[in-house]
Amino acid sequence: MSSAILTRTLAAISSVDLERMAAVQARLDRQTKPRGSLGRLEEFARRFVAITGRETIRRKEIYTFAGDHGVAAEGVSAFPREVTPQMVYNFLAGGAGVNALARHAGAEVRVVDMGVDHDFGGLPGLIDRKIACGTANFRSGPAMSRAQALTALEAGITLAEAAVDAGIDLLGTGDMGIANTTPSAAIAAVFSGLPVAQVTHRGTGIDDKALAHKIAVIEEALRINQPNPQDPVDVLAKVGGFEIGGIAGLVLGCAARSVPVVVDGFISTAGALIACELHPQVREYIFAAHRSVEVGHAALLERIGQQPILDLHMRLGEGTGAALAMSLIEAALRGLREIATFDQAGVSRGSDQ
Ligand SMILES: O=C(O)c1ccc[n+]([C@@H]2O[C@H](COP(=O)([O-])O)[C@@H](O)[C@H]2O)c1
Ligand SMILES: Cc1cc2nc[nH]c2cc1C
Repeated sequence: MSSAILTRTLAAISSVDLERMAAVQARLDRQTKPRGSLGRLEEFARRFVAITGRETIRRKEIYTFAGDHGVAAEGVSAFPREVTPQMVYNFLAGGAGVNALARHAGAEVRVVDMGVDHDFGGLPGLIDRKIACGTANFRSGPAMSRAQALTALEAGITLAEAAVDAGIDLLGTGDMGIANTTPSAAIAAVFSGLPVAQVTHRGTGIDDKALAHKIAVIEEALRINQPNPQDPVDVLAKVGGFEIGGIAGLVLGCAARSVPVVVDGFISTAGALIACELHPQVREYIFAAHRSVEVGHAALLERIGQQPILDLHMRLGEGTGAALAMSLIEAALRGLREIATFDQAGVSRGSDQ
């Protein structure tokens, strides 16, 4: 089983332009500041320009992928499953955390139904890519078929392509799905090789007893399904989720079209890791928005090889961290464009120049 869209997308991904990156750093080094004194903002500016060739951002969009999970039946979340469709309505009404923070950042929010267990009946504003009404419970078999996993990846890829064609210069990921920290922890365990207990946490806020049960459910799921870390589509199919596949596809589509993608928290990073495992150069296009409270997030970020931009003790998902991180990437570009050089401003150089 393969996918023509996935194959051509992977073939289009290559390394970012290192000469352009060095040229930006040289310019930053001529600006009126001690060398490197804008810290990681300098990294954001040089990476953004190296990826895109642009120094400004015209439009930004955050894609919030929603899906339900059969494993929710195991009592692994603090909230009931109906919260997933309820929050989709909230996103479309503009009342969720991601809506507020995206307005703050000047980004649009796009909401994608990848597999919510609810009939939205052609709700205006909702992007319908529904694969099924939730995944199967992966405690007793695969979450989805390989064909469904490929369809989820294709949905994300084609959404990224359409966004880039529409002039979006910076994309962000977000997720909504009750119980989706369970598949995300499973993905973290598979690719990191760490024990499940080291990458599994409280999600929406489960107690100690429910956490011990969640760990046992994931351990059993890995034993029964035997996901193959050499085959990322197999991992997505066996222990993933529809929204996680959509996120992975969006990240792949961005990398293939040379557009940076700001990856949100734990669930988004699990999706981004599937993309990175499919092609090693994908990581060069990723900005990791923030470090989530979820303990397994560090293992995912380490494998991707990107440092989080923010560490605000957030654990909401939706794309909230991505919205905030976008503001800092924009600030970095403003610095690149607007800070005068030593020559322009007539400021004396120091011994570091
Ligand atoms: O993004 C994160 O790091 C994050 C961490 C914990 C929970 N969440 C959100 O909470 C939901 C999943 O939590 P749970 O407990 O139902 O697995 C889902 O809708 C996520 O967006 C998100
Ligand atoms: C209310 C609520 C909002 C969310 N947003 C993302 N995940 C969520 C989980 C819950 C429970």
